[in-house]
Amino acid sequence: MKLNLNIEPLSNWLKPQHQPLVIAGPCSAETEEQLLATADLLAKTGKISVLRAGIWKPRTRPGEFEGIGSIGLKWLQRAKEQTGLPITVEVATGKHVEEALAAGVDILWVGARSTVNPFTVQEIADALKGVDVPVMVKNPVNPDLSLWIGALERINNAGITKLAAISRGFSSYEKSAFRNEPMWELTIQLKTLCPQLPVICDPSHICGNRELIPYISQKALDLEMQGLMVESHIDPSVAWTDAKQQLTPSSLSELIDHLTIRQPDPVNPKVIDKLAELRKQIDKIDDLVIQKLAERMSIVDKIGEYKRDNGITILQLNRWDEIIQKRASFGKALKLDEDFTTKMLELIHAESIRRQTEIMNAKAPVAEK
Ligand SMILES: C=C(O[C@@H]1C=C(C(=O)O)C=C[C@H]1O)C(=O)O
Repeated sequence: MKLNLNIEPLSNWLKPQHQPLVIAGPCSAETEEQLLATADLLAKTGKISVLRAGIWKPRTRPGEFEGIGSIGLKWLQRAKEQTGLPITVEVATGKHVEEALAAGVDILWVGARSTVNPFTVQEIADALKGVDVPVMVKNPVNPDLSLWIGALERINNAGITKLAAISRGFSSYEKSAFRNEPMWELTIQLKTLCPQLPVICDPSHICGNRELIPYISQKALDLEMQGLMVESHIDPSVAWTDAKQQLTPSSLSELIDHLTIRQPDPVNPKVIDKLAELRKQIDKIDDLVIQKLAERMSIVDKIGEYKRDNGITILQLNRWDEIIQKRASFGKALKLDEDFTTKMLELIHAESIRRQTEIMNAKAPVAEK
């Protein structure tokens, strides 16, 4: 997959007040008092760089609070005047874009439920043509990297070069401690495809509860994300939306104080040398692992030919089961995570099956006359 985005560095459009960059504010603007009081306390921490608030809320079922609507833009403007903080809102239609821009909103974001729908994203992109405003694109609800990339491309094709992605977790059927599974590998894939794209983490939507937010925030920073978007409410216990995952401004301030900021690239020559030495060892081992995998696959091929010639099925469940049991417990004894060993073996097995399928189905060579 290729991703060529024409984007500006984050420092061109967002100057963090404090490290790390934190965008914060209530999930929803509920009343003018609630928004202004929250904004005031957040600004007083000196650690918040942008004020967020949802005013148009995509809700799962009708009849739930769907956001205060356009009136919230006036409150946000007042909060901006009062605190000096730039403001950001979620937009989900072309009309939202027009209204937000007319109200002087500094940064727009596209929500996860919009990113899943290319028609919606295109409508937003069309409304952005000829406008110079920063846009942040949340990942789609479902774990589909192409949809996320597609949304970034649509916004970028509209001429928006001040672009960032927001990692907010993905919905999953599996029961988990998280509201939305982080699935970090997808964000890492996006960063690998487009290293210059700033990525911000939204720990509030990943966690769904306050308790896990510090852990996920630290992890996001250690995965080289450029900032955090955290929901904060003056009194989360009475919040109209996302009550369980919002933090008071003072808890957020405390959380920020406890974060460890690590450098992406080492500068100390001693550290550089030590890392280089350890990485050399890893390089050697990786070469051996690949070599051994290739050897294993050539035996798999031989078994495939033998099975073909003797009318035996490719999948051998008993043998496979034995391998999984034995290797997983061997790995465990060597302090490897069982889940990791199992996943790795499953990948290897899938490749064995693929190769043997090719062998089984290869056209038999035409016999010489
Ligand atoms: C290699 C074989 O074929 C398949 C692949 C296996 C493997 O990769 O180890 C194990 C069992 C089979 O499902 C085999 O039958 O031994």
